[in-house]
Amino acid sequence: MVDNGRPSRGTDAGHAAVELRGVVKEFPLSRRREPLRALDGVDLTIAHGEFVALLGPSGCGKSTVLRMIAGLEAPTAGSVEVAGGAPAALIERHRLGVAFQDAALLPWATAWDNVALPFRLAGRPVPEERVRALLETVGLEGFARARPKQLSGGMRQRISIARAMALEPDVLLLDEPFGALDAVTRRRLNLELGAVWARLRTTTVLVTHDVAEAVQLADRVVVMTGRPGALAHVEPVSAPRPRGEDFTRGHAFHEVVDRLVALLDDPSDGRR
Ligand SMILES: Nc1ncnc2c1ncn2[C@@H]1O[C@H](COP(=O)(O)OP(=O)(O)OP(=O)(O)O)[C@@H](O)[C@H]1O
Repeated sequence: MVDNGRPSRGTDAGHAAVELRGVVKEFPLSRRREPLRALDGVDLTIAHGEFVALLGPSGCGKSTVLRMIAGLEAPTAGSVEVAGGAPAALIERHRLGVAFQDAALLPWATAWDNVALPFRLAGRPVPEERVRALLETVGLEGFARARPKQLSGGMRQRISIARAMALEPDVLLLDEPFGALDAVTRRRLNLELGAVWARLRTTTVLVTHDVAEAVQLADRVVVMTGRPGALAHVEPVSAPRPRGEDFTRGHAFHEVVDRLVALLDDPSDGRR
């Protein structure tokens, strides 16, 4: 395990945006077997307005970390706090935005209605101008009336991200949002998400298998060990934003990507 260091930016009202302390997660298996230990003592503090990417081998517990921040799983030991309280409190106030790999759009609803959904779920009037602006932010202003099956995978993911941002969440959770896309579309969407994020600076936690995506988007890249997952290494990425192709073509970018790829091949190298 490593000390993940102090977050680079200030905290709101004295607490971090997200704080995991000594988090252990076990899943029960059959009655006669030992439970499966997915996470083993994860400490992670994320500052307000910070973008953190989680990398690690398959099954190391990245999605479990995200699901705990989203209040969908409880830790077996340790604590998970979001904005100084239980994740459930943030969900109740509709302050958490979530976008997962499969986009999970309502298939019968238009792009517009999918983006408007969080307002309806929160029992609020739908601000038409804001929904229009969200569709424009993700480059889909011309597709408001289209239904998901009429759109490409990349377009569906962009709607999913617009929907996650609809209520201006305090914390945005992205689980492999571009995982199912081809490499070219994925690179383009990374550039777009990076540009949008540079304007909004929403506290974001991204789970990804793509090292280049993590380095391009994050303020800190957290590398986890294989199961049971723990933090193996934390890489700060201080390049200015927005990070365009100048950054991803540069030497510094490739140097960090190569180092993290080597670490993922042998995470014991990264333990500090
Ligand atoms: N609800 C569950 N019940 C039992 N085991 C689970 C459950 N959720 C996750 N696990 C196990 O916990 C471990 C971590 O799973 P998790 O999905 O968090 O890993 P991951 O790093 O996100 O994997 P991947 O990169 O392959 O998506 C895995 O061994 C998985 O099988």
